[in-house]
Amino acid sequence: MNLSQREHIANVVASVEQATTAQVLNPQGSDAVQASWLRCVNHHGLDPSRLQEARILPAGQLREHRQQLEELRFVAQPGLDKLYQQIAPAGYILLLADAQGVAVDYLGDVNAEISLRRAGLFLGAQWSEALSGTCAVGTALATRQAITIHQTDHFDATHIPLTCSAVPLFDSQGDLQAVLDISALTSPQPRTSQHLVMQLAQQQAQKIENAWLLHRHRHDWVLKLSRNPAWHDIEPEFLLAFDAHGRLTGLNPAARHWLKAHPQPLGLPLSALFPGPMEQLLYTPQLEDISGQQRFYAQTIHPVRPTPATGVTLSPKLAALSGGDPQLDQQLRRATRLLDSSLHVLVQGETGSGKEYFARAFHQASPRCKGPFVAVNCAAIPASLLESELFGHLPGSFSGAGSKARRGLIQAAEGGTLFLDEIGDMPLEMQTRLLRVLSEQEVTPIGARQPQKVDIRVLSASHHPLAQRVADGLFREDLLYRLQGACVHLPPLRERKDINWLIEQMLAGRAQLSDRARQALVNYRWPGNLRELNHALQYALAMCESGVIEWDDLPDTLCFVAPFQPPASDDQHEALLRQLRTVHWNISAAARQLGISRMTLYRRLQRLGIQLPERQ
Ligand SMILES: Nc1ncnc2c1ncn2[C@@H]1O[C@H](COP(=O)(O)OP(=O)(O)OP(=O)(O)O)[C@@H](O)[C@H]1O
Repeated sequence: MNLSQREHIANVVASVEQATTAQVLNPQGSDAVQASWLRCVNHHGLDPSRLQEARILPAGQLREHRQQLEELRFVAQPGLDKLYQQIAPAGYILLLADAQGVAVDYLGDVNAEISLRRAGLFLGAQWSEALSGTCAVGTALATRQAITIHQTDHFDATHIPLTCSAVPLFDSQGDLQAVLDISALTSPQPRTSQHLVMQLAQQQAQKIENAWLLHRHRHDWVLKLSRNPAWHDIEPEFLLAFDAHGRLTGLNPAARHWLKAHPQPLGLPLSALFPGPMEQLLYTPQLEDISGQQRFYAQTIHPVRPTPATGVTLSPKLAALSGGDPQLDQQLRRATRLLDSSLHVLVQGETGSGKEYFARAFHQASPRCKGPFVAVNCAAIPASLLESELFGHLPGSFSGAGSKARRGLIQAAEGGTLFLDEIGDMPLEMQTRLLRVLSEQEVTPIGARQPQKVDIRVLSASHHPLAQRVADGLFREDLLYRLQGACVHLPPLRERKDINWLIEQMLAGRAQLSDRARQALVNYRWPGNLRELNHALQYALAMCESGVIEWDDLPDTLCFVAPFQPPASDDQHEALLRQLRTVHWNISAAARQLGISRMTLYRRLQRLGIQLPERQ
C-alpha cells in the first residue's frame, strides 16, 4: 500500500464517521459521493482499509450477461463506436455495463490491455457498489443518476488513479437497464477536466435510449415531438410510442419527465395528452398539448409490419410444451421472442390450461433460469396474510408479525421470476404496492422505512378477465398495463390438435390406450383442460390392470357424455353377450378371453346395461 492509498483510507474513514454523525442531524446533508461511501460502509459492509483488486467475471457467466442485453448492445453498437473514436485519442476507454454493473461491452486501447484489465477497465469487470465500493457505474446504478467518480471519490484506494463518468440508460418502460461509462487510467487532478467527457457520455446515452425505443417499438406508432423546429428532424426531444388503440406503450426519459404529473404514464390514451382523435393527431405537423400551454412540432413514424411468426425458432424448453398444435405454437413463438426482454408477461387461458406449467418453462428458457422461480396463488392466501407473504415484514410491525423479520416472496424471487397466479383476486391496496415494486424496482417490507432494490420479472395469470375487473373498479388499470407488457394466450384443450401427443406425454409409456378409450378422450370437451386430462389418465392407470387402458377404465364423466354415446355400443352389447354365452356366463373365462381384468369386465357390463342371469 502506498502513501496516497493510506491517506485516502484515512480520509474515507474520517468522512464516513463525520457524515454518520451529520446524517443523524441532517439526512440530506451529504453529497452523492459521501452518501455512497456511507452506503458502502453501512449497507454493503465494506471496509476501506481492505483493498480489493478488480473483479472480472469468467467467460461463461459473462456470456449470459451479454446475452441478456443483446437487443440493447445491438442497437447501441454504432453509437458506442462513434463515441469511442471521439474519446480514444485522449486516452479514454468505453464500457457498457448491465444493471448488475457487469461490463458487457468494452472499447479500449489494445496496447494498454494489461493495465486496463488490472484496473477493471475491461470486458467482464464487475462494478457494482456492493462489490467495488463507490465507482461511477455502481453509484450511477444506485442513484439512477449520471455521475463522475473522479480519482479519490472512489471508495477503494485501489481505484484512486481512475477517473470514470457514467450515465444510466433507461428503456422505454422507465426501467434502468444499463450504464454507459467513459473511464481513464490517469487524468489531470481537477475534476472539471471531466466535464466535457460527461457531456459526451450524456449526449450519446440519450441517442442510444432513443434508438432503442425506436427499435423496440417498431411495430407501434411513434410520435416524435420537439419544441424547436430547427432540430426536430435531427434530434427530437420527446418520443412517445402508441399501440393501435392509441395507448402509450413506451416513452423516452425526456418524455417521462415531461409527463411527470402522471406517475404511471404507460397505458395513457393519446387523448389524455392531446385533444382530438388519434387518426387526426398522428397526421398533424403541429400539436398543442391538452392544457393548451405547449406547442410541439410533431412527426409520426408508422409501425413496421411484424415479420411473419414462422421466422422464429422455438426455444427448446418452450417447444416441449406443444406436440405441434398451430395455435399454441404461434403463442410459443411469441413467447420465445419475449424471453430476452424484461417485459412482464400476462398468461391467459382457461383453468387448468397449463399457465403455471408454461410460466415455469418460460423461466427455465429465459436468461433468469439460474435465479429462483417463485409461484404465488393470490386467491389461495387469505387477504390478511397476502401482504406480509409478498412484501415481507420487520419484527413486530403488525399484530401477529412475530418477533422475527420475514423475507417476502417478492424478495425471494430476486434475480428470477415471480409467478402471480389469480392476480385478479389481489386486493386493491396491495395492487398499489405491487405497482410501486414494478415501477421503482424496490420493495419496502411492512414496517420498514428504507426500500430495498429488487430485480424480478413478473409473470401473472388470472381466470377473471382483467379488463372486466378494471371496468368494475376492482383492478388498477395502470397495474394491468405494467403486467401485460406482453400477453401469451394458452388455448383450451378442446381446441388443441395435439391431444394424442399430450396423452402419450402424460402416460409416459406406463400403459397403452385401446382405440375406443382414445376416441373417448379425443371427443371429450375437457372443461378442466390439461389438469382434468392428467387426472383422468392417472385414474385410468390405477384402474387398468392389463397394461392397456380400456374405455371402461376411464372416469365415468368421460364415458357418459353426449358426444360419446357410441353408435357402436349396440354392436358391442351384442358381441359381449355372445362371448358371455359361449363361456356360460363365466366372468373369469370371459375376462381372460378379452384380455381384461374381471373388474374391468364388470364395469363394462354395467355401462352396457348387461345384467348377469340370476343364479339358479
Ligand atoms: N404441458 C404439459 N404437459 C403435461 N402436463 C401438463 C402440461 N401443462 C399442464 N399440465 C398438467 O395440468 C395441471 C394444471 O396445470 P397448471 O397448474 O399449469 O394450469 P393453470 O392454467 O395454471 O391452472 P389454474 O388456472 O387452475 O391456475 C398440471 O398440474 C399438470 O399436471
